[in-house]
Amino acid sequence: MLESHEALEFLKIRKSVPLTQLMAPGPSEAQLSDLLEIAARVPDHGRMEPWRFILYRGSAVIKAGEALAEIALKKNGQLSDEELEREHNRINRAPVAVGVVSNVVDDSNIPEWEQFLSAGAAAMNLVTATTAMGFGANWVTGWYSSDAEGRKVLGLAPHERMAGIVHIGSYDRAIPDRPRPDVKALTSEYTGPYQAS
Ligand SMILES: Cc1cc2nc3c(=O)[nH]c(=O)nc-3n(C[C@H](O)[C@H](O)[C@H](O)COP(=O)(O)O)c2cc1C
Repeated sequence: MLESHEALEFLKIRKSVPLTQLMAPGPSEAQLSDLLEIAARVPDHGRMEPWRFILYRGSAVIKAGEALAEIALKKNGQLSDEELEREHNRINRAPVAVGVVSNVVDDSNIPEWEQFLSAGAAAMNLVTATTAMGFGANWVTGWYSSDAEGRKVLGLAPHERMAGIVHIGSYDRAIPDRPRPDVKALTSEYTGPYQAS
């Protein structure tokens, strides 16, 4: 039987680390490779593998920021220095960022919706595994994910969507938790099919 009480205790308290708290060092190559293996270990109806990963790090991240700033400037007409700086650093928030790209296989009988969900599962596995490894993770999309030019700059094909970019780094302070859902209020007991009276 595959059972881990330690994993359960960990999952009860797992939380993201704010982007502003992420710093070097990031995971080693071996650690990153483990993280991606775990990210890919997700339910995937029909074994479509409807996702892929893009690593954003090093000088390429600076170039991505410049290109995103250009698009943002074009869209907004003008940006303050602070806003421009934010665009330049959009992807440059942590030692490494992993793009989890939803890559739906069109000519399959697996619903598109289910293929999107599998990409979300991969992103969540990556967040969970990263946290379990002792790093901080934060899953963001940002305006560029809803923008065709932004997606292109980040290396996505026209039919692909960004399930999210998971930023990964170390952190050096306790992270306060956020309010958590009232799960009881979100849960109901099914009482049988609706009967018209
Ligand atoms: C698909 C998706 C996209 C997100 N995009 C953003 C984003 O662009 N900006 C942001 O501040 N948070 C975004 N978030 C939320 C962050 O991941 C947030 O830190 C997270 O909800 C914290 O929850 P946790 O502590 O349970 O991990 C996104 C979450 C999801 C699931």
